Amino acid sequence: MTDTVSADRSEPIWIALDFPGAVEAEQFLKRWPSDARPALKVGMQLFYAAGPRWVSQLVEAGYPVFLDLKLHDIPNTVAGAVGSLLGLGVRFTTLHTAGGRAMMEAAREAADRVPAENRPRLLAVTQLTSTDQACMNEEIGIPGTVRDSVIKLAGLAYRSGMDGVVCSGEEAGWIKTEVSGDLVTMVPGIRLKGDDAGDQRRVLTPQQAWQSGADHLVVGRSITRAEDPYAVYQLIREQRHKQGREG
Ligand SMILES: O=c1ccn([C@@H]2O[C@H](COP(=O)(O)O)[C@@H](O)[C@H]2O)c(=O)[nH]1
Repeated sequence: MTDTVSADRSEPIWIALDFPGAVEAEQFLKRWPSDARPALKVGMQLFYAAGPRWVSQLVEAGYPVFLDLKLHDIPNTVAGAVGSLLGLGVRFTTLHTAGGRAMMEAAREAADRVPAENRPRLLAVTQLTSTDQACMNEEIGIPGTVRDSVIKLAGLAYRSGMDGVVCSGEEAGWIKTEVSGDLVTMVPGIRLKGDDAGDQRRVLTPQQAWQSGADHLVVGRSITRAEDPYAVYQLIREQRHKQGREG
């Protein structure tokens, strides 16, 4: 089901570029050393404002790009959306497990139309890291624990041909042992000690997330709103090296 490219864990930190537009995102990137090409996550806010051409330009400039659009629609529509993204050169893109097996399989079939080495890796969102137990049970109406729901959805994602999942650091290790070590775990909800959690509910520090089994971390505001974003990024990288991990 997985292949060697999908297991690529060489970019351990993806910076969430949650900016209102290309101008603000470029201002942020200009503050980095000129040869730095950190891995970047472009989400809905920036994509809707800046568009696909701008994403291609980021890729052409040498940035590894993760396009986080969290697709969730009928299978035909999601397959079409994945088809439209194939030319952008992004490494990862996302869709919701809640769309079900047929939707995820259609997405994978669409992605497989390009050679394996160019195919964006598909990550399925399990339970958003802004969701806590009460929200899941009482508002969304899913019974049981968040942990069990995430494991169940990760299993569905695996059987539907997904390369990985988006989950919180709390569940990354369980997914590795209870679903498959082959599933890539992309973990948002990351905060440095003392940082405000904001709207996030299932939050870990970078060290905790890596210890738990995260392959990649998504870090947004802890870096983008820092006085010295590059210094914070370097600090997180150093913490990873101290844990004896590559990348
Ligand atoms: O479950 C999820 C899925 C995606 N995200 C995205 O990650 C970043 C996190 O930003 P922070 O500023 O570090 O909180 C953001 O772009 C989300 O859309 C997530 O947080 N949780």
